[in-house]
Amino acid sequence: MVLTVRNAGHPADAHANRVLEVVRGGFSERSDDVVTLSWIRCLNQYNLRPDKPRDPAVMGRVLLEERRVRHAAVLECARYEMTTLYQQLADTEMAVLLTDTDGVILHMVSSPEFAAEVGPLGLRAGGIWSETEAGTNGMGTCLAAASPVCVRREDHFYTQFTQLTCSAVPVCDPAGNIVAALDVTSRSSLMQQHLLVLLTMTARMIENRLIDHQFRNAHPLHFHSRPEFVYTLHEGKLAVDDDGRVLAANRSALFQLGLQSMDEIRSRRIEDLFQTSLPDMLQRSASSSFHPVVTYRTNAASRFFAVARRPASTADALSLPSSASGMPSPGGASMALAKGKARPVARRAPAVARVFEDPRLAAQLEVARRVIARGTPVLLCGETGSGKEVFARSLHESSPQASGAFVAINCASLPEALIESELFGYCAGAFTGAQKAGRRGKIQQADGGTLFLDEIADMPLELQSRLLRVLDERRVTPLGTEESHAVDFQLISASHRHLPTLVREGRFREDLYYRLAGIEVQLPPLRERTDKLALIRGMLATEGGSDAVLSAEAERMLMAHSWPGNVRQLGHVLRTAAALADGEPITRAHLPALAVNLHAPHDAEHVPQVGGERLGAAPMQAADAQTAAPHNAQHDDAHASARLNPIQANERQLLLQMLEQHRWNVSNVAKALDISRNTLYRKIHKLQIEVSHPEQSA
Ligand SMILES: Nc1ncnc2c1ncn2[C@@H]1O[C@H](COP(=O)(O)OP(=O)(O)OP(=O)(O)O)[C@@H](O)[C@H]1O
Repeated sequence: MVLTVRNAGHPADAHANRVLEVVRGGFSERSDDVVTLSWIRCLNQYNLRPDKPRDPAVMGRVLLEERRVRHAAVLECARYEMTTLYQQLADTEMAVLLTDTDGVILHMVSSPEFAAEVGPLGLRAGGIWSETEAGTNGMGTCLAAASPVCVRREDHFYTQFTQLTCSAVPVCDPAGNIVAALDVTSRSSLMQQHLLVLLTMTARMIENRLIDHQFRNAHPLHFHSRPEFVYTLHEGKLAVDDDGRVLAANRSALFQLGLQSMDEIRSRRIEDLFQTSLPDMLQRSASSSFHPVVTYRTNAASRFFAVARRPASTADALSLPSSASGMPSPGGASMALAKGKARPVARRAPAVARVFEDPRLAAQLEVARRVIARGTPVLLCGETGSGKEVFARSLHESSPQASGAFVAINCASLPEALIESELFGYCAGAFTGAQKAGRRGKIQQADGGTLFLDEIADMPLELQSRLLRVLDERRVTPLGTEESHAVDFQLISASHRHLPTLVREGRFREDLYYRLAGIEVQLPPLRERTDKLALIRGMLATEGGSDAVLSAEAERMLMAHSWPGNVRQLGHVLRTAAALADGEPITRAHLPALAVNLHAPHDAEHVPQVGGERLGAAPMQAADAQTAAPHNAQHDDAHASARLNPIQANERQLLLQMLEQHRWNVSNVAKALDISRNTLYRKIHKLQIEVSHPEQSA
């Protein structure tokens, strides 16, 4: 079904007449519900006429980008949650949308088909859905009424929107002001109650993230009357300054403390709320390894379970469990460490939508979760880029040691000489060039958390023996000292190489192999995964920017590709395609690497890589072989690429290839990429491509 847009001037239809009748007839047909009140506002305050629909108002790209910059915090906090909600709803005829307080759509997650159908109605990034522009509708009416609303088909003011049903909820900043509306618009009018609940939960998650984001320098305090609800969406959450004064609170915190508004809690001290102080809470939380500790409400008998942490921004903070948001919180989502020890900041988790819908993968994750909870080491095997680290992080975040650090070390990327000091640490003056104060090794950093040894096959044999000893004794001895320290960590290791073969060849210790492989998990390559589509859509939303949309053809190409570089390659391809598409729907023209790849043998040794990983041929090698780049383009290639970041360098290669293919005819390249010549020139300039070729006429 294709949705229709009625032109202005269309004769008043039955729906418009009904709206007019209800409003003018003293609205006896409907009570004073939110929809009728909105119709009255539309007619009497904004002078809209249901029989005179307007053309959809859509903001230009430059203005939209300005708004997105202005609302960067809420956008950043909402993106992941919106993608997750979209995946949960699993309905292709629906969109998840976020507007600012003027009703301007900042971000939209939907299938390309649905986006194409509703785009002409203005339901797309930049579309303005305030009540004053679009009459009664989910987003606009939610903002006007400052409350959750469901606007079913004929509830809309204008007939052109009566094929849609929208549910929307407000999203508030930590001060309690509405900053956005979160909306689901679909064809179906069923299940709206259920939808409103899901939307409200998603809005709460975004609000919790906003607190983390805005109060990175404050101490987070999590609490609930039931311990199992701490670190969940239902927890009360406070941001507290160094003096123990409350800077912000989430809704659940207000509710649990019996308060009505932020004004009642702002600037109050922890001692006014609980029978404890911030230093006491921090100390007790650290000694309980950040498991909730009992505290009582001041002047009341109510009991709470609470945890206080050091600010996410401090140097002694480390990764948080996924907790209330399901993902590491923005800004590094950190926590202070157990036993009050200062620890360095752990490697920041990539902000990815983690998709594990493939039944085999999901089952493996479940088994690994159960096993690691009993202290058994997990060995992850799988091709390069198949998601071993992402899997390991997910495992850590749902493990009993989730409140500890996830400390990763890639044994392949460090020189042999450095692995030892990185892993075991060293004391002051251990060797020339050592830091004065000495340094805690990764193993000690992982105390109370998870140690992830990536590319374990590359660990030198002599270090394998030392590691084995640490695993057996649960003690680590830094370089340059005899003193050992007790350590307690979960162990996950990973390799894309076949360890039993290395054991047979004498290159890997057999005893260590058995020690690491308490359970061995084989991660499937992307080409064998059944959740490829969910992964493509989920990653496009995170990699490609807010308005990246795939055409049906592009989606087919992505689904059909053999993906020798696995999920990592998919990420690179999507990011590059979105950059080339520049806001337009992604088409075949934006996937040149796939076109090349499709003709290459399905062998990792021969397939060129988009991202430049060492998976066989160098990036663009196949393309270079087909068309020789002109001397001046090649000349500065290395220099220019070195100045660009990897994505830009990659984009530059693709663009050079296209320019070559079209014999440097900029108009033809612009046409092939479906962008304007000006945009193309801007890209050429930005990517430092020398255009000394006079443009050839077609
Ligand atoms: N399940 C997933 N959901 C979303 N993105 C994923 C998933 N798995 C992997 N990715 C993406 O693919 C990239 C590569 O993943 P990861 O680093 O975990 O692979 P790997 O197997 O550890 O690679 P290597 O063998 O090179 O160490 C990540 O940056 C991440 O963005």
